[in-house]
Amino acid sequence: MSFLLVLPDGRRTTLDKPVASVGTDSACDVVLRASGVKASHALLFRDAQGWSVSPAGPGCDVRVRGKRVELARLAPGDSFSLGSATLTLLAPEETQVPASPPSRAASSGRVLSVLAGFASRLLLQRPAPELLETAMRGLAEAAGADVGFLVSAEGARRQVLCATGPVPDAAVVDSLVDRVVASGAPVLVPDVAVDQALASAPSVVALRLTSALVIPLRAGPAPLSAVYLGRRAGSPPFSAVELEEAMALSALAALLLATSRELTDLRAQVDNLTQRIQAATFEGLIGESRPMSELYRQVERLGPTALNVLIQGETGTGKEGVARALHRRSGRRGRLVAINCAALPESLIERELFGHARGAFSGAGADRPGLVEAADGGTLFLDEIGDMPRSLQSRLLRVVQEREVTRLGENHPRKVDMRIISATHKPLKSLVQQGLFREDLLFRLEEVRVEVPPLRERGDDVLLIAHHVLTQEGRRAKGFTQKATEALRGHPFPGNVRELVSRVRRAAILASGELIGPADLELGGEQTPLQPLDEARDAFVLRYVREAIARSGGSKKEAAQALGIGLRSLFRYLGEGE
Ligand SMILES: Nc1ncnc2c1ncn2[C@@H]1O[C@H](COP(=O)(O)OP(=O)(O)OP(=O)(O)O)[C@@H](O)[C@H]1O
Repeated sequence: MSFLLVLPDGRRTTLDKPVASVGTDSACDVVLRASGVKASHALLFRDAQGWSVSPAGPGCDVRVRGKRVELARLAPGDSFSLGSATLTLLAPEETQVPASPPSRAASSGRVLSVLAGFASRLLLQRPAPELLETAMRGLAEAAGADVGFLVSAEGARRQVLCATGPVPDAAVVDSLVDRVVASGAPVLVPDVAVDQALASAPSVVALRLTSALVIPLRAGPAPLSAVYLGRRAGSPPFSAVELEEAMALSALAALLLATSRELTDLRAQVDNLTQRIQAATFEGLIGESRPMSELYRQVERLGPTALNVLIQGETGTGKEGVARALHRRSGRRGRLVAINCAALPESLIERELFGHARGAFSGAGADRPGLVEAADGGTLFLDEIGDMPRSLQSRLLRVVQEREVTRLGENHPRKVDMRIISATHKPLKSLVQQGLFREDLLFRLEEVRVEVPPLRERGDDVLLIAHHVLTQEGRRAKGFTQKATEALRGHPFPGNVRELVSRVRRAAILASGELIGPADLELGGEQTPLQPLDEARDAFVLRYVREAIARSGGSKKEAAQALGIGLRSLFRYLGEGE
């Protein structure tokens, strides 16, 4: 059902189109002859919220409740005045159902066909800026405009985003554009010659126009833009129907603009992160947080030494990466030989590590060197050392102490020149107390200790690593939504970097769009349960003390001094006897 407009003489006009022009000119939808009313005086237009009224051009006085307005919402029953005339908007229920005027079907039919043509032109996949240009050309063509451009407005800054031809600066910094940007209402200028003020507008002069349409374009949270369409001498003036069609097409263009902006922002974000990732990468480890920078410095210092290093850190924090970084920084020519003490059955570890002579056991058909010998000239990396069976620890101790290995079935040792790096997420001190780990072996392995911080303590490193993984995946998804970014920042990542890597990889495969959301990462819904305060405090103190030790280059005495506590207290906080 359509709204009604009640005129001063009691006439009622049906508002059956989304835009209606009001003025003395007989081309207007609502013809109103009264003093102070101009040829094309006001525009009434309807959107999802209802009806609004705005002046059609400069000098057109529109008042609502006695106040001059640039754009005002109208509720049913509201009156407004143009010059000396007062008009009232009535809701459908207050009106009798009017018969549809014959022109309506014809008009909406044309809009539909124009829309269909416009949409099919845009359906071809193109890069966003090109798409926008196509949209602008399509709009100008559909509106029969000789000139068309899209101008963005951020504060006082005006920028032409795309145009059907050259657009002089004067056309952009223009009162018509300013009006539309300020009021958010469209401006229809059927004939510039009728209005002297408009005839001298810079855009009209610069583009030699006889008729103009300027339409606001709202694309999501982006600042307002305006579509400017103009006709030159020889073309008929723009009508209210054409304004209506252009507004419908502009709504489509707004969608494109929103997407294009989102993509531009995303591209800038990705470029920025790519540069940051390059700057924040150390020997394959990504991170620019303070604890990671501290770790890099430690690796730089310790790399070239012959000290045995024990790397401690929660599961998935990147201990193996740190071991490789230490090896690369060691300058040793041999390779890094890694052995996962938790993955091999006890019966195999021995022969894998130490090698064997022919006939040493059934199936030993030939002499074979073990991994320790393979590390000659390089680094032996003992991962998950906490899982090394107690029975093998004494043999390993000999290897570490004497730097020599005896193959199974042989009785002469062979010299090996290697550096030993081990890693664990288990508290080796308490394994020693439980009798599960040899203390003398621990002393040998831990000539210096390196702590790898958990991911939750590395601030925005989580975002850098997430972007790096996403880029490597090379899928359609190129970035993260704001909500996903927040979810990544807030998640505690008990599985650390390994958990992050697998969440991002899975999301990259499953995400349907260009941006990954929290649901793709399976983040957002869950809430980590709160820890009791005592536990949280103990965990914090332990981490802090460990960080202090790391920053003191492994010296507990210096760390205790820096923390202003006694050495005894420091051991107590570490949960270790002196
Ligand atoms: N700083 C980092 N930057 C980029 N990727 C990393 C980083 N740290 C770890 N990773 C990646 O995270 C995954 C787990 O790392 P890694 O295996 O080194 O952890 P870990 O601490 O040795 O785990 P575990 O205790 O289970 O042996 C690997 O895919 C690794 O490449």
